[in-house]
Amino acid sequence: MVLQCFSLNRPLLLCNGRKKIIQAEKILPLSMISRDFSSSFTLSFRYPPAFSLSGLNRSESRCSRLVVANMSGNDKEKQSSAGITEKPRPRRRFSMRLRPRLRLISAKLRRLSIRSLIEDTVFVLRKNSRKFTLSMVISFAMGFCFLLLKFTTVPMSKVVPYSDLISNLQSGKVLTVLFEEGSRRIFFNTMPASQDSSKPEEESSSVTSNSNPASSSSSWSSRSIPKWKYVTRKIDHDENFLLGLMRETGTTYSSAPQSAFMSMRNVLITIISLWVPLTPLMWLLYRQISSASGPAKKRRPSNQTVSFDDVEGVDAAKEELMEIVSCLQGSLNYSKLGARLLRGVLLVGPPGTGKTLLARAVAGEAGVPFFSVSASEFVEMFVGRGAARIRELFNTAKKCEPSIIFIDELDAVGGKRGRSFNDERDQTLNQLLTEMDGFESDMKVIVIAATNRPEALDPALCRPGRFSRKVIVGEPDLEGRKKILAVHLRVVPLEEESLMICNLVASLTSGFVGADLANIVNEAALLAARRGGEVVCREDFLLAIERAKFGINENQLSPTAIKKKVSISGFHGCQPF
Ligand SMILES: Nc1ncnc2c1ncn2[C@@H]1O[C@H](COP(=O)(O)OP(=O)(O)OP(=O)(O)O)[C@@H](O)[C@H]1O
Repeated sequence: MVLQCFSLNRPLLLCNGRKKIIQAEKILPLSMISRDFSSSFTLSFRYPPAFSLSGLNRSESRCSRLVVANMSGNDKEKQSSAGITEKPRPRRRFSMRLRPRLRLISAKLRRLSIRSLIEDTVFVLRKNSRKFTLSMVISFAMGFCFLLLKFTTVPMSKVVPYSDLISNLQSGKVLTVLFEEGSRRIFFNTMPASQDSSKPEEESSSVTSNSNPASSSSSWSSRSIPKWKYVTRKIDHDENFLLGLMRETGTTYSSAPQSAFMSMRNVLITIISLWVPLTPLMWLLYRQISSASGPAKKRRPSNQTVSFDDVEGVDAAKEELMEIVSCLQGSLNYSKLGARLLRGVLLVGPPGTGKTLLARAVAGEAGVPFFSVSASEFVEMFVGRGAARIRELFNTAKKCEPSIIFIDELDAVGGKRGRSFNDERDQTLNQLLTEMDGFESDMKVIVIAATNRPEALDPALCRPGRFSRKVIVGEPDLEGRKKILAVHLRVVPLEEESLMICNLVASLTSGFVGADLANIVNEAALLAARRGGEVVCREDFLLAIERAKFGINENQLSPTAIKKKVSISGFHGCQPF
């Protein structure tokens, strides 16, 4: 093992286990050596180190000792024996901190081959080809706009009031005047101060030969000087007076159209100034429209693993739905008796009773594609989008026949029509009614919907042929709660018998629905994890019930207090707490 010891800024000595002095490789600050080496080396030689220090003054020798003390891993003892008090470690210089990073980058660059770089780039481009094309088009458009604006730039004439033109004309100082066609601008030049009396030839000739205000400055070299020194705006109904004045004073005047470049430039500026504020709006519009068709495209039949064993406490509802599964699987031959497959089943019940879970179980048991949507997804800002989504959903489900469509919170779109001014919602509902009517008799697509407010639904939805079967999913009774708890306790390690816990919790949670019970089990497990337990105990469940019933407050009993309370009240199994 070779050990490098250095003073603050120059090599002191190099030492290996056999105390051999060898050549220095690089200079490192003392702080860096002490830190790096102390973490990676353990030296065996005793303090003070048995190597010679050459050419050092006193402080350097101390430094080297400090390094070794740090390296040998018993810092305090050795430093105290040497009488050295550790000073705060000096901050490493920026260049020193940068060096390892540079080394890392260079190592990475060395590993990098051009071929892999090209392959990676091609892969990324292929993956994001649409984004790439779009950004390229935008960049080109922006570049083009920039170049156009740059090359059509003309030096600006000084804007003056109309009265200046009149006063200059009256005093005979104006040389040439140009009326721009299609705009209200009037360009004019006045006599230079030195030539007040005589009109320069070239100025007047230039007006007649090249009177266009924009093209007059076509020479790139003379760009900084505007051809037309002044510009003003025409006053309505004053043209006759102006023309008369110019004729009287003998001023040269003419008119010219705007140059093509200038027209383009103006159009471009108008477009940009209009589109900059409009772009966010357009983007929002685009997102709305694209998301309207998005979910139907993205919606894939989900592979459900929920079975009827996972749903308990709602036996009547389960039985009804099992029948539907039999119909979908073909095990129940309903057609020979002239019966038709149900079009829709409406699950009605309070929140959290397991309506969604039941629908999933139907799909899981039947082994058919399951399209689950929330009705609020159809509520759109733009008229017609919700209806389009319904159409797409039903089309996709029909393609995957036999399949199940599950619409959660049906009341979001299925409310009574004509009660609000929301025409979009009525259109969406109409589309849903039409789609449910449009199933062919042998088509195996079933629509299951769930709602907490059946009274709010439009009567047309519940007529035979649509949601003709209404299944009530009510609150579970004591037995039901026990069974639901048993389902959720399957995966929870318990301190005592699962049955005991089910009895205890079920007896304390009258009026609780499946979602509440699932939440209590989860809360108890979290409480157990919080106290660092390996298993969930009775006290955790009691505390979880208390939290579910009364919320979390500061005066909540601790698990030990609950334990005491339980033992005092002599709770045995099913006694209420
Ligand atoms: N009968 C039940 N058996 C087992 N677990 C249940 C039962 N009911 C509810 N749960 C649990 O509660 C969770 C929520 O249930 P679910 O979403 O099905 O209720 P919901 O009736 O559809 O509620 P909402 O009307 O608010 O949509 C389920 O994921 C499940 O863990």
